[in-house]
Amino acid sequence: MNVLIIGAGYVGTTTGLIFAELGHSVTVIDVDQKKINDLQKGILFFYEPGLDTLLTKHIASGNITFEMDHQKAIKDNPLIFICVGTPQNQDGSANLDFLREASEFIGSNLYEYKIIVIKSTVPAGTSKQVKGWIEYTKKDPVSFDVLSNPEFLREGSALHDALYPDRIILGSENDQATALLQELYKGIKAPFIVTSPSAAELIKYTANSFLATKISFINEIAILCDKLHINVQDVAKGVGLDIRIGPLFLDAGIGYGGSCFPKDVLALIDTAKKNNVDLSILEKVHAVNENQPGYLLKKIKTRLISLSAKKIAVLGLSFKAQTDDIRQSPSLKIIKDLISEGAMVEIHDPVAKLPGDLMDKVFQKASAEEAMINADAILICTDWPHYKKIDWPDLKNKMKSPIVFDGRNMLDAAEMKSIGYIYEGIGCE
Ligand SMILES: NC(=O)c1ccc[n+]([C@@H]2O[C@H](COP(=O)([O-])OP(=O)(O)OC[C@H]3O[C@@H](n4cnc5c(N)ncnc54)[C@H](O)[C@@H]3O)[C@@H](O)[C@H]2O)c1
Ligand SMILES: O=c1ccn([C@@H]2O[C@H](COP(=O)(O)OP(=O)(O)O[C@H]3O[C@H](CO)[C@@H](O)[C@H](O)[C@H]3O)[C@@H](O)[C@H]2O)c(=O)[nH]1
Repeated sequence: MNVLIIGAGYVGTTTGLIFAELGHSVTVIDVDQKKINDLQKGILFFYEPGLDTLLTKHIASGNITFEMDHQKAIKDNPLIFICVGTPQNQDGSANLDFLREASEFIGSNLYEYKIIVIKSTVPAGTSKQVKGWIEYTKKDPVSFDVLSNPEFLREGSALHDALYPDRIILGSENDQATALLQELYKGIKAPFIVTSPSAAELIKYTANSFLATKISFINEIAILCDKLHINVQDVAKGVGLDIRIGPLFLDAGIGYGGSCFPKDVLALIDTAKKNNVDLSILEKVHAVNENQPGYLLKKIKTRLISLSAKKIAVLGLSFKAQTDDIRQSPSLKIIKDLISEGAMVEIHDPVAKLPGDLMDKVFQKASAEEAMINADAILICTDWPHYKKIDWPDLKNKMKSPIVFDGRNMLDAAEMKSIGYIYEGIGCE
């Protein structure tokens, strides 16, 4: 099948490569010329395990091409996936400007029937808006369908998640279009759920918000655990074995970040408000998450009294392991707070880079061990597996004081203490 992907970002590039892997002929376009130039050369602009190999493979197979000729791309492809960003407006609502631009461009170049599929995360009812934008801009009286097919991949495991999804959700009101999409996804073994476009859109936000709720809930329980001297990991394990609850997304820490949970929780709150529905549970989820990095900082200040001129080594910059994405990373919030308290901060991350506004305030070291030398305390912000393998007994003697604040509860508390560290996790002494 000939498929066009609009938006060569995390989702668009991954989706395009998955369709290429399934044997389809994929064209990817973007307004960003540099991204397209790089992708044509096989260069990914983000770190995602395994994706570079697939990119090289399918540039060679000819199953995927990256183009700047947008008009031709629309003309040549009967099936169009919109994968543009839907960032957060100041008031928390979803910003649909990129989606509108892409829709209007499709409309103004629509001369024969096309199926347009929205993969971007958009509020319930948006597919109707997209229909309207296309209808308004099209010049010929041609028909088209707009479907919703939200994406559930996670950064860091994008390839696996897209190849082996828990489900494929399709919002469609046209049986022929549904059948075509089923054919497109043939080869992916997953329950294929067909529903209305609005329901599909709401499923995406509900899933993300539910997962965010699990995280904020366990984070509040972790604070209670600290008071009661109970290990939150023991609690999460005992609770998670109940199959109605499940063990995943019960890792307490410094809160959720990334380009999805923070904005999607706020966008769902906004949808509820616009419909006069009280979704205060999500407002609390958001508030707990906003405070969670501060909870770790409070622990540090209690222990070190003053941070002025103290050297703090921060391990991890990205919002989670296996990605270089620093969007809404709790690590950044913590680093900024440490700086404003007068601390000298040295950081390490295996792939993520400091943002421009921190470059002259923080030193990025090539290894975790280098950042830790002479440190007054270590702060783990991202659960990179490498941090487990650090030679902790050796490093202890190279630090000014052997104190570890583990914002991801990734190290073994008892082991760290037996080595001689003062160790504090989140709900995990
Ligand atoms: N990143 C994730 O893990 C993830 C997972 C599931 C869903 N989503 C959702 O998917 C959508 C895309 O997210 P992303 O992380 O890939 O975003 P991104 O910012 O990485 O990529 C979006 C791309 O769209 C391009 N673009 C914008 N307007 C365009 C236009 N008119 N024509 C062509 N290209 C255009 C941008 O230049 C950019 O390259 C969002 O709605 C997001 O919420 C993201
Ligand atoms: O038990 C947990 C699990 C996760 N996190 C944090 O939550 C954030 C999000 O993690 P994760 O969900 O693994 O990463 P994302 O790539 O943001 O993926 C989420 O957002 C995507 C974009 O919408 C969806 O497609 C995915 O299904 C959804 O998991 C990260 O900061 C994690 O550190 C925790 O603090 N505790």
